[in-house]
Amino acid sequence: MTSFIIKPSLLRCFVRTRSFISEHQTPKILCSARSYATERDNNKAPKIYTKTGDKGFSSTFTGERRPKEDGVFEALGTTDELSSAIGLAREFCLEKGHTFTYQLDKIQCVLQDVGSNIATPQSSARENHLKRTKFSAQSVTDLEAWIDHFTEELPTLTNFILPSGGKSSAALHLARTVCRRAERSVAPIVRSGEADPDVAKFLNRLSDYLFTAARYAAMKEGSEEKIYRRPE
Ligand SMILES: Nc1ncnc2c1ncn2[C@@H]1O[C@H](COP(=O)(O)OP(=O)(O)OP(=O)(O)O)[C@@H](O)[C@H]1O
Repeated sequence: MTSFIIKPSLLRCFVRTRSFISEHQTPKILCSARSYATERDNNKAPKIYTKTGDKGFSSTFTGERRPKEDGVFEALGTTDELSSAIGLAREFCLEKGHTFTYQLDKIQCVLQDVGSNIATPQSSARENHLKRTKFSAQSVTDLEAWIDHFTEELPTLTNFILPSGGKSSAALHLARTVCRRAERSVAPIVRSGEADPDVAKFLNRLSDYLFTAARYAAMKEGSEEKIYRRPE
């Protein structure tokens, strides 16, 4: 069951609950739900693969079949990378006992919602799709509050800093750069009206959050941040 949920397809098909799956039968989702139900009834572990993507096409949450290089899958893939990068940073932060790891947990969950929204192109979405994959702007407000809190404690920036400052900090910087790539991949989708503008806003704010959290982690660990110096 766990691996079934972890699979990226379940990122979309378990958007909320199993009842959602039966209501919204995209080929992939229907297939996954059916195979899960059958295999569960036979007491067998459900298979993670459906082979429906073998020919280089996959499904949006609304059931459209598109080539895997489509902008939607590009954005989904980058969002997935971002969550993985944050997951790694979180592990380093946990080792150091940082107090903000609950924020990273929450952000990873919101990124699932970002994926759901991206995987649901508005032009092919039905009312119920839209209702289920609606993105909440509250996540942007949360990020802003966390950034402001870090900033109150941090010394003012007077130089360009380079990704550094210990493993937690460097990993958060790496996540920040993946976040900016995710933002670039989402921008055209939002601009064309196919995803919620708050998704773009969230990613834009998230890179600021990751930058500030990286600096905060370095400060709390007493690790020096490298400063940019013009090479002589
Ligand atoms: N390479 C990819 N990068 C990003 N998103 C993808 C990619 N392939 C598929 N997706 C999206 O993620 C969901 C889950 O991916 P998954 O690998 O299960 O799809 P698939 O390749 O179509 O199916 P299968 O792997 O069972 O053949 C898909 O329904 C699609 O929305």
